[in-house]
Amino acid sequence: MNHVSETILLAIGTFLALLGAAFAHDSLFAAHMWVLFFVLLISTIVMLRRISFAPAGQASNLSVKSEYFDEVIKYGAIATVFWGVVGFLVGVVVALQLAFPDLNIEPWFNFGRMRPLHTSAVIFAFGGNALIATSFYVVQRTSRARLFGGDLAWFVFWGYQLFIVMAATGYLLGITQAREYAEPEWYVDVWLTIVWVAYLAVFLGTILVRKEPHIYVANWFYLAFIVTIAMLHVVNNLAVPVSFLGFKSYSAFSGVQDALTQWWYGHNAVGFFLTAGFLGMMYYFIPKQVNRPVYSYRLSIIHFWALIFMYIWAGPHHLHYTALPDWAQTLGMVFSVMLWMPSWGGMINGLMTLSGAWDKIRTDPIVRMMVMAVAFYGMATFEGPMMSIKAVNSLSHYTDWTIGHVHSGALGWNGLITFGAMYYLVPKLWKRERLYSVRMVNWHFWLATLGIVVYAAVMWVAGVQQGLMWREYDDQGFLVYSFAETVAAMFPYYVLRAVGGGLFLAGALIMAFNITMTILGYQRREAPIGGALAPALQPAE
Ligand code: HEM
Ligand code: HEM
Ligand SMILES: [Cu+2]
Repeated sequence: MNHVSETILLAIGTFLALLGAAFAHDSLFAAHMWVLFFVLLISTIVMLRRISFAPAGQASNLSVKSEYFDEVIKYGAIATVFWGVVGFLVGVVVALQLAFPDLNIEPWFNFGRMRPLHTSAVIFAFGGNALIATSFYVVQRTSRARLFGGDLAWFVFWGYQLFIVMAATGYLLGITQAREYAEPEWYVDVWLTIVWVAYLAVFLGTILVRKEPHIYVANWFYLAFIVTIAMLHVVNNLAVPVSFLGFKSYSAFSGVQDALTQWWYGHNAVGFFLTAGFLGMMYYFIPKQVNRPVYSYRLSIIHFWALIFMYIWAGPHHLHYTALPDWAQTLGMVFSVMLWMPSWGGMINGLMTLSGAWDKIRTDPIVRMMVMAVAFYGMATFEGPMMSIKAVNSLSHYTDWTIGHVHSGALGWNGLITFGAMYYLVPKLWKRERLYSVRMVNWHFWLATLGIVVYAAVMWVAGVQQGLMWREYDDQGFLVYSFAETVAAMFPYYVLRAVGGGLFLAGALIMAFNITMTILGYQRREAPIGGALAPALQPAE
């Protein structure tokens, strides 16, 4: 294959984007089509150069000889680190905007546009690329088969980056359908659907052509993630566009049905994107890094089925004390509390995989990172069921406690397990003996952990104080605090949260440097960590 047909398709896409810009129904759609036009134009030019400069017979960049298709995973690892740094940086910016409103730069960089930029960058760009890359890696190794579909995997990778760029630029332009974690408008959603179906085809196809009879449990988790996200994405985004050449659309749902659809989506995005997919990562990379089998394979199967059957019912815990019927709220609460068990089943399985290798926590900072990730998973999945109890939620809802909960899961669990997986993957993919620096991983570990602890602790205090101030009445039944006073009271906490985020970001920058140097083939000269006892403590000869 010499990519001529791909290049022609890209050129047609570029031309269609230009037509979209020319005949747009509204100016925002026109602006967004110009963005698309330039992105596709550059891609077409890059492809044309590849065709004309590739030596005859080598036009394809596929390494057909090797057993596994790893080139696309290398791109995925780089994209993960890149989008991670971008997403954390925007996180620090929105944190600062909440503390210092003067930092709102109207209109493109105000908080309302930057916040979805942050959430999408960290969840979909950082998390999504990590999931796609690791799932491609894991499914090949555990199936002993090459990725199915050949170049289709490239389409998944680049198609997904296009989705990210269109989503991000759309937010900054002011295009949003105002559904949390699903802000992109209808045409970007349609594109993601196509990419996602291709992703499913590559993943499932590889499993179908596997040479290993058994399907390893990590693949079950990845598959549940891919299939469920497809279902959630399609239903939550059912909408009617005002014009096929305009950005605006109207949701197929309204009122309380719409609210429930959105939180069925939102909650299960947490359950299947941020949990099931990352558990797939845990089930492959922890046993690999500690060189032990999974603690209990039976437990992994039980908690898999329990987790996916319970998660799907818990969405109403986001709608306590709303117009949603009471029975539905109670249902959501009950399933959330039950969800504690399978969640901790997963946590125990991850932690106990270290049985007999606990000393690695001392000697291997990558293992330490993975263990801390699982510990934060355990913490967030204890806190979540507790916050689902209506009495607790009446205090926590709408406050920064929720934000603390989100980030102990997001930074602690998703962040740390991804960093661990990247530190494992990069030397393997680029065939390096080891990372550039293991000591820098240790620095990253401490900066990230400290950052998370500061972030979460500060938000708990802030959230509880906020909730208590909102419900404080005087003897005559009047509210003691005006809303503005409760906002002003948050100032010190917001500053500290930005500091915690800054520490986390600093750790990620160290990772970016370390991984870049590893890819470039350098090794830092350094003493190993914790290997032998310090000389002074060794028994005298
Ligand atoms: C440097 C690290 C980070 C900082 C400083 C940061 C900061 C913030 C801030 C200030 C908000 C808005 C809070 C509000 O509206 O009151 C937010 C929201 C959010 N962030 Fe982060 N963030 C960081 C990393 C992450 C990561 C790694 C993830 C996910 C993997 C994440 C996921 C989210 C989500 C889901 C929300 C929305 C929460 C909600 O609506 O309840 N963040 N973040
Ligand atoms: C058993 C597991 C869990 C349960 C039962 C649970 C429950 C909850 C509850 C009750 C809320 C607050 C809803 C509200 O008052 O508005 C919430 C918010 C949230 N949780 Fe969890 N949680 C769990 C695990 C996790 C994990 C592991 C993560 C991240 C990786 C996470 C991410 C979020 C996010 C992003 C929100 C904010 C949604 C929003 O308002 O925008 N949760 N969760
Ligand atoms: Cu939820």
